[in-house]
Amino acid sequence: MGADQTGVELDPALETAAAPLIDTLVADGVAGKLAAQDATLWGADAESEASIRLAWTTLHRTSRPLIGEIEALRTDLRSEGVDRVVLAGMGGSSLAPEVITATEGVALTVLDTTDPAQVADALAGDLDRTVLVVSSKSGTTVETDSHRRVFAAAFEEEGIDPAQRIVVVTDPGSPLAELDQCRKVFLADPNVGGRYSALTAFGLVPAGLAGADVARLLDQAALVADAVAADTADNPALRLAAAFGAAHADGAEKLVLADTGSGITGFGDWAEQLIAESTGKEGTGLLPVVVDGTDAPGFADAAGDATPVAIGPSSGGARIATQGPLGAQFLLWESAVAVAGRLLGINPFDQPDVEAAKKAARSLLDDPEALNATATPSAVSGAVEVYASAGTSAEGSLTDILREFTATVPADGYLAVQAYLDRLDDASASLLRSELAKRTGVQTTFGWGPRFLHSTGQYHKGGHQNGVFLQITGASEEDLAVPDRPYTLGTLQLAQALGDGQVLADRGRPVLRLHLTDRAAGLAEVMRAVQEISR
Ligand SMILES: O=P(O)(O)OC[C@H]1O[C@](O)(CO)[C@@H](O)[C@@H]1O
Repeated sequence: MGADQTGVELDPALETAAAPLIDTLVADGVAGKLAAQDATLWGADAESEASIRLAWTTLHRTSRPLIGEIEALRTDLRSEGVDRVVLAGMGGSSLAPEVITATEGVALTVLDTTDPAQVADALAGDLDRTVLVVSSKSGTTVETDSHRRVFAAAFEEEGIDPAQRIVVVTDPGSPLAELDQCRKVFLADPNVGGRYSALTAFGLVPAGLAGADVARLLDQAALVADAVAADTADNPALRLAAAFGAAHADGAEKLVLADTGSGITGFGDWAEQLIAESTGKEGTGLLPVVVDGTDAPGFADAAGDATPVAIGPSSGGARIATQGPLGAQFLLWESAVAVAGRLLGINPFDQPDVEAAKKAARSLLDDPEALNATATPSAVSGAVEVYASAGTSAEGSLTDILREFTATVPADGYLAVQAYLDRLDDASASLLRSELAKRTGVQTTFGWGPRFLHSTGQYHKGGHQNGVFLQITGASEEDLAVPDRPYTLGTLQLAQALGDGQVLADRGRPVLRLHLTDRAAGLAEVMRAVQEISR
C-alpha cells in the first residue's frame, strides 16, 4: 500500500476469521445501503434514530459550500488582527478540529475542560487577537455554555464587543442558533451525529478559521468514498468492520490504538469517541485503549481480550493497520464503526448512558450540601486524599490501596484512569496509564475529565461491565465564576467527577477517587505509589 493510499491490512488469522463476515456483508449489500443512507441496517429499534443520522456519508460533496464561507470569515477576522482561535466544544464538537489542526501544525486552543486553571490560561492569551468558536450541536452542553459565558464577560471587561468575537456552530433550532451576542452562526447538518461530524461545520469551521486546509480534507474523503460504498470484498470499511466483529466474537473486546507513522497527530483521541460512544452499550461494545506507540504496555503484549491496531503502516505486532490521509480515514472509520454496530447488534447512533452522569452532576450542583457531604476522606496520604466507593478498601499505604484496588480488575476487565485536572499543566498525570498497565498487566485507559465523559464515558457505563475506575481530582488555587450561573467551574468540575463516580458505583463498579490537595506533590506521590506496585 502506498503512503497516500487508504486501506486496511489484517494479520492472516484475523483475515481468515473476518472473511465469512465480509462475505455476508457483501451479500447483504451493506456498503451500498449505507452509502444510500438506508436506516434499516441496524434493525427496527434503531431505525428512527438512524433515519436522522446518516448524512455523513456524502459530506465530501455536501460540505463544499462551507469552504468559501469559512474562508471569507477568516479573511475578515485576519484583516481585523484576529488570528487566535479558541474552540469551546465537547466530544464531537471539538475532537475532529483538534486532530485536523494538530496534523497540519496549525494553532488552535481547545476548551473541553472545566478545570479553572486551564480555562484561566486560555483567557490569559491575547484576547485582542482572539475569536471564540462556540460549538455545540444541542446548544445546551453545560461546559460549552460556561465557556461562552466566561469568555463573553472577559471580552467585555477588555472593552471588546463579544458580538464581534463569538462565532457559533450549532444545529438549526438549538438555543445557540438564536444567540444575539455573536458574529456569525454556522448551522450544521442536523442529520449527522456529533461523533460523525468531522466533515460538517463542526470539524471544518474551527479548523478552517485556525488556518487548516479544510478543502483538502474533503478531497481526501472523496478519494475513498467510492471504495467504502462498494459491495465488494476489498472494501476497506467492510474489512475493518469485519475485523472488529471477528475479534470481538473471539473475546477481544478492546482495540488498542497506536500511531505507527500515519502522519496524523492524535487520530486515536478522535477515534476513541467514535468507537466508544457508537458501540459501548447494552453490555457490549469495543473499548478503545489509546497508547503512545507500539512499545507502550498493552500493545505488542496485548492478550486475547484486545486487538492491537496500527494507525499507519503495520508494525509492532499490530493485527489491524489502517492507512490513508486524514479525510479518508475519517470516512473509513465512520463507515467501519457504523457497520461494526450492525455486527454487534447495537444502534451505533445513540448514547443512552451519557445522560446518567450529566443528571447526577446536575443534581449535585443543585444541592451544594451533597457536594460538601462527600468531603470526608477514607484515608489521607500526604497531599493525596483517598475516597473509596462501597466495597473498596482504603487500608494501609497509598501503594497498598492502589495494589488492592487494581487487583479488583476482573479477568478480561480493564482499569480506567480518569483525571479531572488541567491537561496542560498537569500533563504528567497521563503517564500513569503506562505505569499502571505495566504493573498490573491489565488493559488501562486514560481520560481527562470531563472530556472523556463525551467519549469513552458511554462505554464505561454502557459497554462490557468489567471496568474498574480510578478517578483523580485536584484542588484549584483559583476558581472561576460562571457569569449568571450559581456555580463556579471548580464546583462544576467536582460535581462532574462525583456524579460520574456515583453512577459507576451504583452500577456495581469499583471506584476510587484520589483527591490531590496539592496537584504537583500529589501527582508525584501517586506516581511513586504506583511504581511500588510489583507485578
Ligand atoms: O455538541 P453537543 O450537543 O454540545 O454535544 C457534545 C458531545 O456530547 C455528547 O452528546 C455526549 O455527551 C456527544 O455525543 C457529543 O459529541
